[in-house]
Amino acid sequence: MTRTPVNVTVTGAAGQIGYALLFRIASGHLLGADVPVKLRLLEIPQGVKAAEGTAMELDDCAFPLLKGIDIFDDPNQGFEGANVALLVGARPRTKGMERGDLLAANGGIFKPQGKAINDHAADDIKVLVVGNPANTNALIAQAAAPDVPAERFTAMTRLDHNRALTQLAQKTGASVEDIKRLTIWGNHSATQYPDIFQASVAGKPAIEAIGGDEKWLADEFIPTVAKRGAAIIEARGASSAASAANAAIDHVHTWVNGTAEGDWTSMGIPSDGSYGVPEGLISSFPVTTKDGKYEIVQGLDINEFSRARIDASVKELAEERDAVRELGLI
Ligand SMILES: NC(=O)c1ccc[n+]([C@@H]2O[C@H](COP(=O)([O-])OP(=O)(O)OC[C@H]3O[C@@H](n4cnc5c(N)ncnc54)[C@H](O)[C@@H]3O)[C@@H](O)[C@H]2O)c1
Ligand SMILES: O=C(O)C[C@H](O)C(=O)O
Repeated sequence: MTRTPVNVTVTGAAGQIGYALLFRIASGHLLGADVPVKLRLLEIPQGVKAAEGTAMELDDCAFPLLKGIDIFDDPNQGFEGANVALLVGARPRTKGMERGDLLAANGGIFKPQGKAINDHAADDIKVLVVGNPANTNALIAQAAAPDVPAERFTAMTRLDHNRALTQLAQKTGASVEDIKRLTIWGNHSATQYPDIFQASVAGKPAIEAIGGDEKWLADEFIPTVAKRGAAIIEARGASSAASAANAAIDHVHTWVNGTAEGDWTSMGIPSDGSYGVPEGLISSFPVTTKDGKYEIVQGLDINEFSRARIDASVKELAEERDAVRELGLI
């Protein structure tokens, strides 16, 4: 049976993450090796020519699963019939810009995009926001889409999750696939909390696997993961791109195809009030996924060390929410 192609809209398609992302979507890594896709690339007018160049290269790959590429500079057209939307394009922070300025600038992008998703996307739309500040941009888009179930709007903390896996694997000498049940809580920012207290390394509690070294945990592991974005910018002179694209692929693939038995992942999702995170904030949680739906892992024992750090990141999310509310963006 021939499958109907899945429409995947990617915003910021001509940017550096877009360039690392599109070829992997087209080759089947996002949805599966048997799922045909049609790409809908959304750019600002100045980005359209570069997106056309990328589309030429996509054509030149002759990907069997790629059934079409269309390029738009109008969100209403870009999200028409979209089943999956990857919101990558965002206004980067420039010199002298305060967080409030950044939130206002991005509100001008994510509010109209949320409305366009509301009015034009397919009924089964799933949205991943990558553009920073990802959690609050997702909140803005979601607030502008009242007819779409709120849980379809998610923000990317999978890059942080993957970063934490590797840091813990390198510390313990294990392989990343030996590590289970690691969690990123809160905001995709330097306040995020990578939590290893529930995690295991090759079947052993992670805290034992690091020899109970809470100093390493507090002074090395947590800051290394939380500030990795800045470290990449410092080293590369540009923000992470291939690893961010890889995490976006992982996020959607896991959402659609499910988490492994006995494991979970981290996703920024609208809070239902679990773990004391105010309802509606888009915060990172431990989640399991099955049949295209996710659920927050319940009943975890949160110790004092973790509680203080989760609360600090959630406080920042609440401040960002209040700032965009004041700006009339939600
Ligand atoms: N959540 C994460 O883990 C994570 C990781 C890395 C980067 N990011 C963020 O992802 C975003 C993109 O990063 P990048 O390196 O690809 O940036 P980039 O500057 O290379 O590309 C951004 C692209 O978005 C386009 N764009 C801007 N406004 C748009 C709009 N309204 N509609 C459509 N396209 C628009 C620009 O023309 C540009 O081509 C940034 O905000 C970055 O901070 C997030
Ligand atoms: O940290 C940044 O500004 C870029 C990105 O969000 C990252 O985590 O690499």
